[in-house]
Amino acid sequence: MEDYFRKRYGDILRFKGTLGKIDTVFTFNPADFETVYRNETIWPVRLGVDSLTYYRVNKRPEVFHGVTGLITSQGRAWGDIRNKVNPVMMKVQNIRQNLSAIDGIAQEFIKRLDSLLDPRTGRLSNNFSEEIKMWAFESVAFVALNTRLGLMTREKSDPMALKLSDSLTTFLEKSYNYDVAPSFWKYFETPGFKQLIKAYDSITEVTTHYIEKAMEQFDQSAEGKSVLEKLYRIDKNVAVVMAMDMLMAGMDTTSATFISTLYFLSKNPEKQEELRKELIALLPEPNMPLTEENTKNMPYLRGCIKETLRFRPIANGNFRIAGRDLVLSGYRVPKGVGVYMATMTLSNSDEYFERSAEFLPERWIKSAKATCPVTQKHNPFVYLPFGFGPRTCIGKRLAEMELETILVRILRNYRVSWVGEKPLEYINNLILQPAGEMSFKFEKL
Ligand code: HEM
Repeated sequence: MEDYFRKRYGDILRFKGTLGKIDTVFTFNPADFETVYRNETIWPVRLGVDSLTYYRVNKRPEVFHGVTGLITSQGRAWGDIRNKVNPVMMKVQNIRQNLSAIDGIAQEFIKRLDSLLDPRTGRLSNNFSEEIKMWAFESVAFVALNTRLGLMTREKSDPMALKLSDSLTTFLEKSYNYDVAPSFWKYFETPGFKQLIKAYDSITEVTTHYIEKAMEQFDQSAEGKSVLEKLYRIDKNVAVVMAMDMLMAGMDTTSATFISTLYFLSKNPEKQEELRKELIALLPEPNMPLTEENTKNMPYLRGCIKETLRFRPIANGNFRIAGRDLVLSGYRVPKGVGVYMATMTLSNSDEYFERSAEFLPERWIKSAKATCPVTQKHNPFVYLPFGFGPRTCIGKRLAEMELETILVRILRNYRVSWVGEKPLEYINNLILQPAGEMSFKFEKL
């Protein structure tokens, strides 16, 4: 769609807002991206999830006490939460302390995969993207709720956990219709909107239940303090809403990126073999644990994830509402107008990335300069898969750790290929998500 707009209208165009939506400028010019980010105020505004704000403020004030969370709040209210959350979530050590638990979840995933694979065909009888969502959910929930939900052994898992993951999926499917597309819900509640509210209710109830259970363990815990406990000691209301936001933002984003990475490695077997060399040197025995020490040096793996996020980031672009009057591509854009920065079109174009249609993890590796002439030659504003500035993704470090861990475990255990006739398909709801047949074939090494 964006390619079409660019071809037809050029590098900048304006959409008139309808049904209460603001006017939005689409830009394909990285100089504009830089102008937008460099002119951000201390409280950058990204389009919120209005239905969620409405729910938290109007429907459940007794739970949220006016704290509407990072995803939805704006201005000073957002700044207050972010200031409390940053020292906990942006500190590498606080996230890395979960490495062995996250690795344990990845190893359980491998056991589950082993049990689900047909040994004759190497194919999975279950829906692979569903399985991967459960892995991502279990991993992010461990950090958000300081709880193991037991989803890797589905038969034994808590029914409340399954209910929570269903409600999160409903949120992702429905929210696009009410928060991005034009909708009448602000005038009257449609049946679909009521289902969304029901999903919010269930997310709130189940998450609160897990947080209360985790709180009972706080003082007796012999382990170092968890992210949840640290946040809780700073501000109870912020801890509750942050746990929910982590679940809402941390499941489909990570699972989508994982599936895309596995797809590109399956379609590029020589790159997969190159990666495997790194992984075998890292773990001479496949079941050796991952540690702070042995995960320090994984340049090729990191290159593969970066290259995937260049090809298929989780969103086609980044968004801001102009916090000041701006001049973009020579046009005046007043404060309050939406600006959509169409990064994916550019990161997939030869104008900004040489040989852009090729999967070249080497382009991200400094030491590969001799063998890969396209190394790191790009405009930094074209490639921002986790966003930019004070409002950047708060889960970046966790997402990277999860992705690295599961990719090590899968590719150290299996050779993976794509046996589908068609390429991997995507749907675009709140994020860009792999969809359709997951035609992976797994051969045990
Ligand atoms: C590969 C995985 C992920 C990608 C590519 C990703 C990407 C993004 C992007 C592009 C943004 C918007 C940043 C901006 O506007 O500048 C964002 C925001 C956010 N992400 Fe992530 N994300 C990922 C995983 C996660 C995880 C695992 C969590 C949970 C801890 C998370 C939590 C959030 C939150 C809470 C925000 C809103 C931050 C704010 O407005 O202050 N994300 N993410």
